[in-house]
Amino acid sequence: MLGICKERSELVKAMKISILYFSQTGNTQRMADIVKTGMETVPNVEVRMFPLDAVDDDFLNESKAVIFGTPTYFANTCWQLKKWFDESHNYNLGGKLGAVFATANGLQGGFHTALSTVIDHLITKGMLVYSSGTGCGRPYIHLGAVAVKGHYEQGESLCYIFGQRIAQKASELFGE
Ligand SMILES: Cc1cc2nc3c(=O)[nH]c(=O)nc-3n(C[C@H](O)[C@H](O)[C@H](O)COP(=O)(O)O)c2cc1C
Repeated sequence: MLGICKERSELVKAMKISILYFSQTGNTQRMADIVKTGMETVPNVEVRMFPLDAVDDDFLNESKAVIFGTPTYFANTCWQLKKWFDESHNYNLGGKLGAVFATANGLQGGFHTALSTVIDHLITKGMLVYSSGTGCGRPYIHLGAVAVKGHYEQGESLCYIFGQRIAQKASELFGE
């Protein structure tokens, strides 16, 4: 019986998930890595990370969920991600699950606006936006996971849980 289940699970095609991020000094990349690790605890997912200038177009188009990571720049998303959204009309993001995480230097640095600006873009692209919110209990992840300088340990743990929750939701929605 166990053997049969194993064979079946091997036949199930892994669901692709992309993590797109911009990172100049490595903080957002580090968090992207942790989001990926969290996601990979969910069975049957294939998660790949792409900096904005090296996206695998086919993998992204085939992904059921796309997670965006942004540093906070002047209390908003970085211009590099804004530019990517403005020029991303060749990608088919509509109907995919979308989520966002951010890094920032300060608790008063405006990461909320960075997150909500990205969410606006995701909605405009026709994505199904999800953060887990307060719906999965604590830790609450309101608009998206955040890692703030001086509190990275907390941010890392949040990014891991965030990754798990987003992959779990993608699996519920799109898994075979
Ligand atoms: C041009 C610029 C503007 C920034 N503006 C803010 C800001 O408004 N609020 C904030 O909390 N951090 C700000 N930061 C700090 C970055 O958000 C923070 O260091 C982030 O983690 C950098 O991500 P990275 O290491 O992935 O590039 C700014 C950094 C740069 C380079």
